[in-house]
Amino acid sequence: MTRVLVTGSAGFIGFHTASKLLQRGATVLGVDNFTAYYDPALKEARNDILSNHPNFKVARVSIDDMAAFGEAWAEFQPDVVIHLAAQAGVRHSIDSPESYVAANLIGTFNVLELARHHKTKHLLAASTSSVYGANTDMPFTETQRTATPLSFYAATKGATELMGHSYAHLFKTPMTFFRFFTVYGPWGRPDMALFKFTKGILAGEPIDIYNNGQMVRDFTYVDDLAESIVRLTEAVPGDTPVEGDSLSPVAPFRTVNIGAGQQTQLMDYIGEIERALGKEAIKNFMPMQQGDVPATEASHALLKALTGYAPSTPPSAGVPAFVEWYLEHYRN
Ligand SMILES: O=C(O)[C@H]1O[C@H](OP(=O)(O)OP(=O)(O)OC[C@H]2O[C@@H](n3ccc(=O)[nH]c3=O)[C@H](O)[C@@H]2O)[C@H](O)[C@@H](O)[C@H]1O
Repeated sequence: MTRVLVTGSAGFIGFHTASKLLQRGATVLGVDNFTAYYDPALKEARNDILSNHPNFKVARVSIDDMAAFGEAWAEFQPDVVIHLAAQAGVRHSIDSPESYVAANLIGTFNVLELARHHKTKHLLAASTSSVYGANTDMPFTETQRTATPLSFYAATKGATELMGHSYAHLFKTPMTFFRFFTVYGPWGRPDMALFKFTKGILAGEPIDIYNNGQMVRDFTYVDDLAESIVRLTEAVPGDTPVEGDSLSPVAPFRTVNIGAGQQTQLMDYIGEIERALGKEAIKNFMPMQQGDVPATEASHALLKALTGYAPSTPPSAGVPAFVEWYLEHYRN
C-alpha cells in the first residue's frame, strides 16, 4: 500500500487530504509544526481525529528545520509526498512577509532537496489561484502567464512553482503543483472569510466586507479538493501531454488548477451564511484591500482530463455544511 508523506497535515487542507488517503488505504506520515498563525487548538483537534487511525503518525517538526524534517522523511521512506505546509493568507503577507520566506521558500526548498535525494516517485505541492495576479482573462488556464502577482504571498507561491520546475528538470523528480481556488468547508481556517463571517454574525458583531462586496470568487469545497488531490497522485507527469496540458517540454512537471469553475458573488456567499445561520449580518462595507484580486475563476478542464473528476459542490451546499460543523465544534 502507498506510503504518503503529507506536510501541513494539521492544517485545513492537509487534514482533509490525509483523511481521504487513509480512507483509501494509504499509510500516512503527517508533518506539522502546529504554528500559532491561528489557534493551535483547532490543529490539535484535527490531528486528534487523524491520530485515531492506525495507519497515521505525525512528526511534530517544522519543514524549515532541515535536520529534523530530513530525519522524519528518511525514517518513513514515502513513495509519494504531498506538500501542503505553507504560510497562507493573502492579506497577512502585507504585514508579515518574513514568515512567507521561511515557510514557503525555505520550507519548499527543503522538500525539493529531500525529494531529490530520496528519489520520490511523485511530489505534489500546493500553489494558489493568487499566482494569476493581475490576469483578467477568465477562466484562468494553466498555460497563461503568471508574472504579475499582486501580493507577496502569491509571489512566494509562484516562486515555489519555478523552484520545483528546475528540480524536476535537473533531477527528474515528477512534480505536480496544484493551484487552489478559495477552498472552504468544515474545519476551515479562522483567517478566511467564511469562518470570520460566521463567527461575527453569531456574535452580533459587524463583518468587514472588502471592496464594498464587489468581489467574485471560484469557491472550492474542501472535500472536492481532497478528492482531486488524491486522484492526481496517480497522474504522474511523464512525456505525453493531454489536451490543454501545462506539462513542461523539458521536465516531468505540470501545474493543475483545482477549482469548481463557477463564479460566486461575495454578497451571495454571505447570503448563504445568513440563510444557514438564520441571522442577518451587520455589514461594514470597506474599500479594496491591498494584495486582493477582484475576481477568480478556474478552468478545470486539465484536472478533468487527468483524473476524470472536477469539483462541483456549490456554496448553497458547502456553506451549510461548514455552518453545521462550526455550530457543533464551538457549541459551548
Ligand atoms: O485561492 C487563493 O488564491 C487564495 O484563497 C484564499 O484567499 P481569499 O480568496 O482571499 O479567501 P477568503 O479569505 O475566503 O476571502 C473570500 C472573499 O472574501 C473577502 N473577504 C475576506 C475576509 C474578510 O474579512 N472580508 C472579506 O470581504 C475577500 O476579499 C475575498 O473576496 C486563501 O486565504 C489564500 O490562502 C489563497 O490560497
